[in-house]
Amino acid sequence: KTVLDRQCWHEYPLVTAHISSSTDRTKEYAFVIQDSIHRITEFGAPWTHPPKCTLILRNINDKLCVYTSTSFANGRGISIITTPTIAKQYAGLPAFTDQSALNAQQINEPTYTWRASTILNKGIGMLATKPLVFADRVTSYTPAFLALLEDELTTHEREKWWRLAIEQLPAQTKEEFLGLAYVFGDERFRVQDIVQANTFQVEIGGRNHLAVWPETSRLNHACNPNAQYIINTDMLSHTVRATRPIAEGEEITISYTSPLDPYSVRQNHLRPSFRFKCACSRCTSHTSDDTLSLIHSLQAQLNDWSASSTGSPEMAEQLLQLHREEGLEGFMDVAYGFAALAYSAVGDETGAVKYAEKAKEAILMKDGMWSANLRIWEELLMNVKAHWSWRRRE
Ligand SMILES: C[S@@+](CC[C@H](N)C(=O)[O-])C[C@H]1O[C@@H](n2cnc3c(N)ncnc32)[C@H](O)[C@@H]1O
Repeated sequence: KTVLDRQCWHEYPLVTAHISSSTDRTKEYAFVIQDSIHRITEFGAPWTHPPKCTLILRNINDKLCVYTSTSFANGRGISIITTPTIAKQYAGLPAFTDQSALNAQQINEPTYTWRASTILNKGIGMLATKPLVFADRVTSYTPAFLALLEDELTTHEREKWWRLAIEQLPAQTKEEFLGLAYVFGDERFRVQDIVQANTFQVEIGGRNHLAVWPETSRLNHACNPNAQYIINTDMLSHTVRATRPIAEGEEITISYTSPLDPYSVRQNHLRPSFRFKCACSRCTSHTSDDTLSLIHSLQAQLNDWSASSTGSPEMAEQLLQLHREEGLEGFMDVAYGFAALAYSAVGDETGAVKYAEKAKEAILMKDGMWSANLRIWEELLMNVKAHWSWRRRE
């Protein structure tokens, strides 16, 4: 067993995913990659290498194969470790079938908004090269590597397959990937270590996959981040935007964990997963957890629709203000929603519409156009006076 056996991957925004590995050494040898025995599965466009596959894995009831396309995204390339069925779904995504859509959305194009720089105690980070405002795009890229999340291969086996996936990438993409940060420093498991430090989870074909977007990987963490990311599963793109004004030279950060969790929960995720102790202003403040408690208490009062409810627009404004003071601008969708309802509940159509629009904007930025929560606010915006919350607290 190695340290990697016990680590978990990024658990935000998706569910906790513990990677554990079999210690059955006999099984390990059964999976050794040998060209003479590799199983070639369906081969053809968009894949530029014959897929090499494991035997059937018990838990997923299928084999995993390495699929590489060196021509993907104008030659940027991509390697995916997944089942043959899911590989077909990948191949049908607009990211593969419609290069013009990638170009039209300016995915993989430089934004000239940041530069990589060494940051004290944080390794490399990203600094703004010009002042940015809310919603300005920082990065938008396709991934270099994706791997179906499984807990059946041993760490040794997994490393062999993942290395093959990286080896097959175009030289520049491979070099960028191998130059990324890692957490534990054990050369034998370098590819898994890089993924440990840089992965996001994405659901494709009903299965969680770990994914690495090399450029985006230089974003460090803060519990009061000034940027937010969104993953588009059609384009396989990871896009980062500013959530508040960012000054030239300021570090651009995202959150690796839920910033609405208390200090201990945040640190308990960051320390074992990434081996750093967050020292952002919220983590060094003595009052940040108290503010979080106040935020949760205000939300509970605003969510009380009984006859004795004390929820009010003033309370909603205080909730919004606390989010701004804590640097949680990228996580205000719920607070905006409560504000829309609080204004609607006292018959203030202007306030209700203003904040329902803001809630929509915040959801789009954080969860994307597929979020079911958008419908909630679209329904209110269609006719505030017909909404269940209208004049509920008058
Ligand atoms: C996704 S990488 C970020 C870029 C990385 N700093 C680099 O040099 O490439 C994640 C790693 O960066 C470091 N890191 C990220 N945020 C940090 C922070 N707030 N404080 C200290 N280290 C941090 C940790 O070593 C973590 O494992």
